[in-house]
Amino acid sequence: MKSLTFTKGHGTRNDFVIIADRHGMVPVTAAEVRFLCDRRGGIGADGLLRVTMAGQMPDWDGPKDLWFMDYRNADGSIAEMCGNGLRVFARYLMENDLVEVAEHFDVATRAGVRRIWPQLDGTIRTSMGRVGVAQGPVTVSTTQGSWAATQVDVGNPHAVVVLDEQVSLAELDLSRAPEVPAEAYPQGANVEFVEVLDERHIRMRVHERGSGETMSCGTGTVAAAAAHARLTGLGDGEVRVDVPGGTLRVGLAEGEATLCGPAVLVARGEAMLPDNL
Ligand SMILES: N[C@@H](CCC[C@H](N)C(=O)O)C(=O)O
Repeated sequence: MKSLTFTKGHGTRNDFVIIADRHGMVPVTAAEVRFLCDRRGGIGADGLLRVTMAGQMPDWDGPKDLWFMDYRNADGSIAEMCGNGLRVFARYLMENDLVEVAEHFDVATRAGVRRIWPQLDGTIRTSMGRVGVAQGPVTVSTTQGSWAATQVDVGNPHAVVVLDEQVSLAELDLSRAPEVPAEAYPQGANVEFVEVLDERHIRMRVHERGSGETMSCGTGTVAAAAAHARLTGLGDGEVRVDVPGGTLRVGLAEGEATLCGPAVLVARGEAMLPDNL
């Protein structure tokens, strides 16, 4: 039986199992990720963060001496980026004295290098890179209807629906993945549904690719804020995004985004992985 030391953390209740692997000696298989993220048979989480060095990642061609966030969805699939995971990853590095906590430090992700600014109030702000908002709409469908959505790239793929009167956010059934067009999303998509509360304040629920409905999605809040800004002509500045797990603040400036919110570690332990995974 393989045993793994883990830490558990969350950002606005988007939760993660964290595995330390500085030297690239603890590769986790998709089956192991599924086991660890299982809420009844394992530890339980929306995703897994493997804490390794950029130099251990064969496909990485940036600076090798950065910490690398190797993110996996609960179903074992790999995703390019995770906004809440990035803050939790940064919290893990800080709590374990793995970085010099100065004004800022950098972390490598599959979507590129992201900057971390710890805030005096205990929250963490991160850079989220360039946000690509497509021109034409795509169609998103659930059993409750079909909507025009905005296609947004935050390093990972998103479809953002701004809801009309057809159905309210509270009434949405996200127990099944909404359908998105395969031509626009060959790798699948995270789908955000948004209600606008005022110009710079929106509310959102999300169905995440590879994880199902979650309490929060950091890249999703950036996608939602950027789509809302595009549809309404809102200029650069901050957008508050309420999610079921709390509140995040998205900064939009010249096509780039930042994200600010809480990140906490809640447990540490030893997971025992069955041999027959
Ligand atoms: N929860 C994350 C997003 C995780 C990846 C996503 N499910 C995908 O497959 O792209 C976030 O906070 O951004």
